[in-house]
Amino acid sequence: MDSDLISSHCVWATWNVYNGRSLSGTPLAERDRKVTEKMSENGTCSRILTLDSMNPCIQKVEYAVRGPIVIRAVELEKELQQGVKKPFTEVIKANIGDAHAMGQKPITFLRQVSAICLYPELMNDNKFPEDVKQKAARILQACGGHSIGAYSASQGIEVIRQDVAKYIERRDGGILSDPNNIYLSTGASDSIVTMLKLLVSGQGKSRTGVMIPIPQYPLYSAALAELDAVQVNYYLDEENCWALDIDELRRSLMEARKHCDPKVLCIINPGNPTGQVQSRKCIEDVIRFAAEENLFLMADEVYQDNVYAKGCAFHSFKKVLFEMGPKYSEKLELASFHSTSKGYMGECGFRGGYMEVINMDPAVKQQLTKLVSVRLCPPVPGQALLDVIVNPPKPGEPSYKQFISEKQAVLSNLAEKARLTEEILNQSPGIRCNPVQGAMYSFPRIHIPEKAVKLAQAEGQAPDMYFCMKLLEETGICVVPGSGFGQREGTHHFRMTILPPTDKLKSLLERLKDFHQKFTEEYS
Ligand SMILES: Cc1ncc(COP(=O)(O)O)c(C=O)c1O
Repeated sequence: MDSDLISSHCVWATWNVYNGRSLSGTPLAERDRKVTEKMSENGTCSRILTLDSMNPCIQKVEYAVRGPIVIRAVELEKELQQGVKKPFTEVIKANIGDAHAMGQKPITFLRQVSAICLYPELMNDNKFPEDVKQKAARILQACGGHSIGAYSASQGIEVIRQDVAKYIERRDGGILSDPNNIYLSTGASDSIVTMLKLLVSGQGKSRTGVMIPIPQYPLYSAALAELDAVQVNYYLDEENCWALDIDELRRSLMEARKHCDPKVLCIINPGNPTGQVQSRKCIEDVIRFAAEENLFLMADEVYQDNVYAKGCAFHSFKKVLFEMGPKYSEKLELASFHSTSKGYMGECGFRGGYMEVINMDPAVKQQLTKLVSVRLCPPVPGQALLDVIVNPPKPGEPSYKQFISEKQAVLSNLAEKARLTEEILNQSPGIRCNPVQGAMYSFPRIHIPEKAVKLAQAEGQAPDMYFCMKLLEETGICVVPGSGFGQREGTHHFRMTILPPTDKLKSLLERLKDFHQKFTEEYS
């Protein structure tokens, strides 16, 4: 078994233990458990849906970001509420990139327009500035004059797709964007899975291989497991700030061609969980590689507004592709993804996003449109919010100053927290953290003593799961084990968000450092 399989098996084993716990306890859950026991005792298990009969691909799906650690964190919160004594007074969930859950205030303009869209009576309220009302009126008009409680076109509201296209053109220095190539979505997750569904086919050696970075955002591994596609790992270079290395891409592709048909290359830029921002040169190399090797490129660019490090800038794959000239721009097939969940807005709960497809065969585009139509449409409030994000107040408009100052405040605070995270974690001899150049996470490498590694393995757990679980039980800090994202064999990491308020983040990092030192001493 290779190391990824071992660690994923360990995560799965831990998941069963903790999920089993959370599924018991309520009277109805107890009743269901007893019915199952009775059926098994009689040897007459007549259930149609059982672990043996269910879709085996679903059983392979894992999603560490909301896995066993988080289940235990929720239990601990309940225990604290019930007055159970713990060595901490609060559970801090630094496991997921959910800015509002970590206390970030919504951007006023976004919520004002959304509020009127949801409750048009507010149009008569003097507290709302004129530009807010105009924007809301335009969105309501775009919904055919109906309420945003009505279904929309499956590809998304046309006016909003036009606004998205104009946003992309502004972002990419005027390179044209066609609203017909834009698909609005229920967050980026939705369009990423939709795209993978279109791409995956074949059996045996011709099964589709999808190249994903390791460490990766586990949506990818989960979707590939569900679709029964082959996950083809390429490793990011930890020694070089998690950079993407073309030789490693080539190695991974050549290996994969021995047992499957690799035809998709997924890139996450800026990176989750690794926080790197790709250089323009690297993006050009990736485009050249994908074009030469006939790979469909999926560019996950949900963190395009989250770039903090000096000397780093976000370059969209679309822009670089078109600037490389027709040899590439008329050949390479590309889908790029964006979301309302990240950036300065952090509006994850609205479930908004879009995908832009480039050079897609028109016949396949019809299939794509058909596929999204089966799910009717993405949430219309999420589409409305996306419209405000891609079409924000302009200089001179009543809301402009407040909008810009709120946006900049969020981004500069994130930049400060990115810097602090790297600085504080690197003070510990057993922790090594690359610069958080972008996105919302650090993915530090941790030293775990051999004794702890052996104990973890004896309990069927990945060593970093063992570490993170102990960290949670003793400090209330909830982070995600590196094994849930994939990592090189023999290395251990965790992922934490940089999102908690600055003071809380500082104290969390200090406690984490102290805990690691204590853990190392205890097991050395
Ligand atoms: C790299 C990456 N892609 C996609 C997503 C999914 O975002 P959404 O909330 O838009 O579905 C996330 C969420 O954390 C992410 O980190």
